[in-house]
Amino acid sequence: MGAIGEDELAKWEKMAGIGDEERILVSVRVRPLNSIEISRNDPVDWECINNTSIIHRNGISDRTLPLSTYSYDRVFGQECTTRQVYEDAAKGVVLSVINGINSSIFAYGQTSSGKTYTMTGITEYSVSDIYDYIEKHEEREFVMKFSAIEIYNEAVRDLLSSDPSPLRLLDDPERGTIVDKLTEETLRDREHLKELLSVCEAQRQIGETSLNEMSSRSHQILRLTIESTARQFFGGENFSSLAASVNFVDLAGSERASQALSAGTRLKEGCHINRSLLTLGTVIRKLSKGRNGHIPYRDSKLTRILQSSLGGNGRTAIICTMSPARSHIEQSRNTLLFATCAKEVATSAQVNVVMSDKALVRHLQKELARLESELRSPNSAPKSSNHSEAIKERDARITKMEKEIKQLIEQRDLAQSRLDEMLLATREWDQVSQHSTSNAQNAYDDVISISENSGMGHQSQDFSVISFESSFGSQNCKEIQLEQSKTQEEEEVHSVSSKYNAELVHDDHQKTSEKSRDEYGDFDELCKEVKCIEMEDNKRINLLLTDETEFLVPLRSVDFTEIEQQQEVQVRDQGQYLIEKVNESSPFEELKNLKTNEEEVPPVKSATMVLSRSMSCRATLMNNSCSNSPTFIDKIEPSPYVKERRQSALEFNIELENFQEPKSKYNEIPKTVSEDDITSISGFVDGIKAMAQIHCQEKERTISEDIGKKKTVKDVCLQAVISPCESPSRWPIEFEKKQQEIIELWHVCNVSLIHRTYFFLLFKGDPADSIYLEVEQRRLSFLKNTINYNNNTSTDNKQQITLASSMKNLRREREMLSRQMQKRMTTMEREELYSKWGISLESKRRRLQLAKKLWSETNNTEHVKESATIVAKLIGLLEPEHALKEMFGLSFAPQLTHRRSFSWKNAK
Ligand SMILES: Nc1ncnc2c1ncn2[C@@H]1O[C@H](COP(=O)(O)OP(=O)(O)OP(=O)(O)O)[C@@H](O)[C@H]1O
Repeated sequence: MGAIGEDELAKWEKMAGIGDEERILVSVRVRPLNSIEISRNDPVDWECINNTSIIHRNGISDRTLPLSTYSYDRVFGQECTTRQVYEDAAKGVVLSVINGINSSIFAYGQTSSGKTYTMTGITEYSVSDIYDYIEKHEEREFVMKFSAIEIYNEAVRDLLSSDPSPLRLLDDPERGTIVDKLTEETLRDREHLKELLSVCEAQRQIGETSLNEMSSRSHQILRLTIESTARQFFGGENFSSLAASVNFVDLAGSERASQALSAGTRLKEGCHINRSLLTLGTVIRKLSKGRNGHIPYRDSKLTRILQSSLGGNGRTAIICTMSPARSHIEQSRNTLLFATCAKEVATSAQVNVVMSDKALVRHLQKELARLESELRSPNSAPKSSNHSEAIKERDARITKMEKEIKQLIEQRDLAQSRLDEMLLATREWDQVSQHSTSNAQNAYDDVISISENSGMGHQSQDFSVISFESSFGSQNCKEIQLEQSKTQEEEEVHSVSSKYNAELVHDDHQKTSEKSRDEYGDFDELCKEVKCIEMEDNKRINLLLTDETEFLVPLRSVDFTEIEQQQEVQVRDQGQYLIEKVNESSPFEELKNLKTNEEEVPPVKSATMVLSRSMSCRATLMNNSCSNSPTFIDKIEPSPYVKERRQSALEFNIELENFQEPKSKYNEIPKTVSEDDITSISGFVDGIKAMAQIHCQEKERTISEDIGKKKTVKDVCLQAVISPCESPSRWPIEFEKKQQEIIELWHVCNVSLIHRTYFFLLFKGDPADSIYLEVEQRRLSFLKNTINYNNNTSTDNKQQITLASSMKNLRREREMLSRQMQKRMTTMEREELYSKWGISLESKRRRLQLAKKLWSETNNTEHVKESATIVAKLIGLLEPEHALKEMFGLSFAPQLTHRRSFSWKNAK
């Protein structure tokens, strides 16, 4: 037994009543009526007739009640203080932990019945008493550790970590269910513990329900582990310690959806809460009947984690809280029934003694046995030689493939330069095609999708957007897939057989190409702007374009005649042959597989083949090119990709989850944060474009209805946009006003801080930026309405943005930024900021505190500027003004030069 003598242990056991079977200590606390109950004159139906009994006033006449009087270990009326509750219903159980006995205090009850109120007080008093005890017992050395979790929607989360990802539960043969990778802080003093408790409070999921403004939406378990050793033996060779934990369990409140008026997120939370409480109730009910038969601990994470506290070898106290109001009668009865069952559950407390010397010896013995068996194993030696051979073989394959890849990249680059030359040469045909610009199709001159469909695509209005980075080589290429129609066999044969070499191209092909150039005009522009490819067949050609490209929002498809399609494709085929060869080569794939066993390679997107042209918002808003045919647009079913983009436009925060510290892909080339930062640029640009599109469509519909389709969409859109050119002197004031409105809306909608930063740094008052501001403002108003609508609507759609989801995303972003601070700022820089932003250098989680302050003061211009600068630094954005515009080549500004439009059908 080591240093703790038998006598001493016996004394403790006697003191704690060890060895005897004991029951869970069950109390009931009735809170006073709250203001809502008072305001609706809710009568008080419950009365505590003495320290142990409570009756329902109408109980005698109410035959549905199993008992009119309910008795428990202790009952606390409305006038009782939390201190009293602690002293009589928790203290004894809590302090068992000092004697090496595991203990748990639960608060159970309906939502808004006072669980958190009670548990907060009890935790505070417990901590104070434990520390007082420690201070008085200097003869013992105490080590205290603290951990905290919450179970929210059946996911376990570490409340001491900023990482919101769920934790796994593991089954340990000795310790039972344990939470994997849970933070456990060793406590310095009581102040340290208080700090950690406030961190937990801040991190816990809270939401507003109609019954409780600050309803806890999760089960919270705070765990304090105390290990103590007699000082005279501490650090000696053969010492033993007492080690036990006390759990403070604040359960989420049971609720009736109709009473709590739950909807959407609240309803979903309520379902999870009720389900886990139901399991808890079942476990308690079964335990109350003895431990025979199956106890469904594993049916919920809550009961799994608390298994040892429920009917195990620890001590447990349950405090059931309830409202005295008549309106909650049903819930209060349920609470009392739960309490009645809990009273019957027996536990058998045991002292936990850790014999460190023996444990160590056991561990060493085990390790020795393992090593011995490994040495004895006949397979071990050959295994390792096989292994090194396999590594050598793999290395050789990698080297070989790297060589092949190098060659293929050279070939690809050669093909690319040839293609560029060819594209350059086509410019001379521009003029010819300009005659064909004034027809009904001229709205769609920004993006042209190419395909070669013999007929199927003519009537089709399906479309898809393909735009993704090729993942190899040093260039950022946009890869566009083309698929050829089986029905155009001649053309296919031609395209596959013609290697890229202008001199060797077949005469017929040349003729066709020339014809196509004549007919299609600006082929260079066409090629550069191709983004949307729609296909309906199975032969793939990959085309790599190195030009910067835009993120596009396709609006419609345009018909093509068969001959046009054939000619167009033939021109391209010449350049694509080698590229296709390069891209289809398997070594890339193989190398990826070799170098990254688990990392996913982005899938190549393909689409259905329809010859189509699409247009970006630039066209929608600024060019004389919006469709005059609202019905046509209305008919179009957006592809899933487009839907996804629209979603992101409205809910760009969602994409934040993908923000990660740059990770090298299989080619091990490190990326900058901004490349990965999909929230920022693409989210923003897509957001603006999708919103502009939606806006145009809405306007278009309105106009169609109101004035009989006399105005074009473009007219309407432009009308709505402020024009700094008309009143340049007013523009700076107008700009400031708009900017401020946008900043307010960002705040209200919990918009991503990275998005705000990009926008803020990019648009600084240039008159040409007015359109961006206008669109952003409308988009945000739309977002605000969407959030309000979703918040008031019952839905299970996870994709829908609600206030809670946007807040959650923003919180995650702040956590991510706080992590970035460590990586991208020196200690001195951080400390300067802490001082400047009023964060104590001694306080905990200073980085998170700083991140929480970013962009928080919407009316303080200096604060906003500084926030933008900090965020820019954290995400590695050095020169946003230049970088962004160049990156996207975007310009919503009115264009001075006349843009030529294409007419595909009517070209002669
Ligand atoms: N005994 C009490 N005396 C005075 N006020 C109380 C008492 N119990 C609870 N309250 C008040 O009632 C409100 C709801 O309490 P609390 O948040 O603790 O309920 P809850 O049971 O934890 O609810 P939920 O399950 O929704 O989290 C709080 O404003 C709290 O201050």
